[in-house]
Amino acid sequence: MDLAPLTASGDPRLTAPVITTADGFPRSVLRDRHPELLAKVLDGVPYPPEVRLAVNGLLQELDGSILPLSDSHADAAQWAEWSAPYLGKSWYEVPFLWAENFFYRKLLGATGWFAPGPWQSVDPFGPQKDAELAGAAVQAELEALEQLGSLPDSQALDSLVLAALWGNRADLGFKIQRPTGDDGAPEVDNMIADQRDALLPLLTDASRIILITDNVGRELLPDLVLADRLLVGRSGVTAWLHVKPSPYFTSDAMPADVLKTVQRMVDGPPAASEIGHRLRNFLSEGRLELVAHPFYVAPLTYDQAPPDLQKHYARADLTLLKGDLNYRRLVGDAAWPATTPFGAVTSYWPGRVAALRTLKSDVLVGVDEERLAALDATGEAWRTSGRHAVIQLK
Ligand SMILES: O=P(O)(O)OC[C@H]1O[C@](O)(CO)[C@@H](O)[C@@H]1O
Repeated sequence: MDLAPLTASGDPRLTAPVITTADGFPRSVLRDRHPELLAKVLDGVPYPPEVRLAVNGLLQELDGSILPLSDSHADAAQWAEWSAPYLGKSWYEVPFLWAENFFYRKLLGATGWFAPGPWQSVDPFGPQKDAELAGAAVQAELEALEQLGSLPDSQALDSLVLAALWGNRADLGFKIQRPTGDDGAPEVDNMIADQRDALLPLLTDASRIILITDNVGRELLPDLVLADRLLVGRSGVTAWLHVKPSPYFTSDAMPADVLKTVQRMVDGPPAASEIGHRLRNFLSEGRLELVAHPFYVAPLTYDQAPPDLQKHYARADLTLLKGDLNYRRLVGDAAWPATTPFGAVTSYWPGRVAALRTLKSDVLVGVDEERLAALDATGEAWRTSGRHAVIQLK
């Protein structure tokens, strides 16, 4: 296939082939996961016949060739430009990152998310997100916060970073295919790169911190507790919570999800409630700001971030970037040799950035050769199982 190599590093000498949907894990996401996801959407929301027809049309399209958007929302012209090279092709011969993004954008169009009318702004993933937030796993995490107060500061921060990392394992899209055996317990042994020693002092010293969030529920909760920890008792610190402006990759957080999660904390056990109240105050005082930039739902990598975001990243002392998809967008969705240094492919980033990611797709950099050989020798699908993680810093 004739695809231009991706240059995620900003250095034209550092390139790797773009990952496509032609085979392997990406193909299985399109072939198996997306149809299941569409069924869940139709199961969760009682959409009317015309919406169901449109969603089923998307399901059928996955077996044929890629069609243009059929709505004329404000982003349609931009999407026409991004899609031009791929329209008319099979869904199974295009860049994976673009295909997933276009799929989610099409789904929103089909459900009436954009169009004025009764289904506008109804989150197609809302029922799944709400069930997660109301569920036993989130309740257990809220209760576990009672113990946080008894930990020394440095240990509490370390635990929260680990909780934010492993919270990423439990996203809803992932659960569609791996519904069992996910107890969410931290598995430090499964960390294949761990730069916490360098990260923790940076977190303690930073006064402008960006947290680019990923999933709701068991991931957003520890993210918010971490944000609280960075702000509490430190009046000079400001944090920005970057979220998605629209429903995305099933369970990604939007502003409304942040508010629901804070409220769940407020209504929770005493320690959680105290943190929830504080977060409400931080939001009202402007010390915790929500950012829902359209770039976060674009089929682009971070080296293509618009100037306003670049400036924002440059002015931060540290940006924490959560999850698998953000990692793919950070290092480029490309088949790098996994030993490629993390700093080399992120050298374009205008500041300090740390990735907290459990591995749910093939992309990987910054792993030493011995560890790589040992992982490959297991014969397991370790790059996509969600059981391994990295904390990497540039
Ligand atoms: O929620 P996360 O950690 O970004 O994971 C999303 C991941 O799920 C998938 O959509 C399918 O596994 C990946 O393509 C994507 O990177």
